[in-house]
Amino acid sequence: MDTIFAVSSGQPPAAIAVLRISGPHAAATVEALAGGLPQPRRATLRRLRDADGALLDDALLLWFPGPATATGEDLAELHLHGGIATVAAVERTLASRPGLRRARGGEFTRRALENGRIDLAQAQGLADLLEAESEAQRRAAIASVDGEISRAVARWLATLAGIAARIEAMIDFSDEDDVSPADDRQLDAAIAAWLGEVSALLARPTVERLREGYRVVLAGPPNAGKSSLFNAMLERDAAIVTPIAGTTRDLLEARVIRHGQLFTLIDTAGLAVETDDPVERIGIERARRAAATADIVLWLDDAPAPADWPVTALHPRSDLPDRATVPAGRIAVSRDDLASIDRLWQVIEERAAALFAIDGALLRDQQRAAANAARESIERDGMDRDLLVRAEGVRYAMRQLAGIVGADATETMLDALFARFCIGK
Ligand SMILES: Nc1nc2c(ncn2[C@@H]2O[C@H](COP(=O)(O)OP(=O)(O)OP(=O)(O)O)[C@@H](O)[C@H]2O)c(=O)[nH]1
Ligand SMILES: [K+]
Ligand SMILES: [Mg+2]
Repeated sequence: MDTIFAVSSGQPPAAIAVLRISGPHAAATVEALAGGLPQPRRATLRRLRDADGALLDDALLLWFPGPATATGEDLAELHLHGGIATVAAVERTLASRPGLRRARGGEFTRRALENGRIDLAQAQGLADLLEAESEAQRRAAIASVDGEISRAVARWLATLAGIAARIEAMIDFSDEDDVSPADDRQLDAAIAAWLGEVSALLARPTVERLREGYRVVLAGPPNAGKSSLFNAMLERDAAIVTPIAGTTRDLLEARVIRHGQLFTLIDTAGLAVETDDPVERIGIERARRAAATADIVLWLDDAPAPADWPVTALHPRSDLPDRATVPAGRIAVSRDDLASIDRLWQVIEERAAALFAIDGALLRDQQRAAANAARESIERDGMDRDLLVRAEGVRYAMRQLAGIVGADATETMLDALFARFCIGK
């Protein structure tokens, strides 16, 4: 195993550069540079010298003997004066020592994972934390790093292991189709409780959803004023507006941050009742799909919207004399009345805050798919009359869950994950 080193603080020049060394040669390296190992976990001032004995720097030294360290290996931290030449000279000295090399991006974290200091869910949380832009993203990521996902998965696995053991016992000690009702009730209760817990986490938005922002789709018939409202909400001329019905053909997306909250606004083709135009038909199909997957559909039609869309009904073009009366339950908007646009934004922002105000960790799409597969397996087979079917359903669910914490993470998957990290992390 190579011993790796890298600057883990920001790149020089800076007041201080923190250089980390991790691996089997860390101790010998510190001894060579500093003339001995300092007391573990105590910041100690030492003179660092190169192989010829020339002074490199006066540095603060931290020595963490493995395995109870961030990487699980012997680990040293040099707090150097952060000048470019100082850091380069120390790096040169380190690189010239046998068994030492510069770390690749994310390699310290990868070693932490390989040495069992963190699991896959925590490593993914760390990557999310580095990329977090909004406060909501940061909170979710730090909860994952703190092990919230890992602990939940461990709990679910333990419950399933208990259920599996009981099913096995029932298979061993009873006729296969002769399960006692008391046994059955106990198992059903355990399974129902398990399903409830898993479903609660599955109901939260995923990390990716949080990154995409709250999806706002503008939908309604042709010429309803969708594109005009889209532009007014974005405060720029993003979409073409004309009096011709069918102006917008494709989906138009724009990202906007309001009060620290991220939104994706989507303008759509008007939902014409009848059209011979094949292009318009495709546009309408896309509009329907966008509306069906929206967090909120701003509905610009006096007629009701399809029932399964998350509709907020508007009363568009409220400045027109024949539209002065606003029907109950509708939000009046006019593209030229900025106050009306502001009121609309307020409603949307409150909804978004309610969806994204999550206290705790979020699953990534991939983790969610695994947890969902586990839930579906338990829902389908967990209460089957055939005990062998039940047992297999539980085993399958356990395999899915184990993947979340990385029991069987592949090299390719880890390479992709650690490519998201910077060098020194
Ligand atoms: N008076 C008034 N006219 C509006 C308002 N919003 C849109 N219009 C007009 O209504 C017509 C249609 O506006 P668009 O924004 O293109 O409507 P649309 O729903 O995007 O239309 P399609 O993309 O063709 O489905 C244009 O002539 C606009 O100028 C409004 O708030 N007040
Ligand atoms: K139009
Ligand atoms: Mg339009």
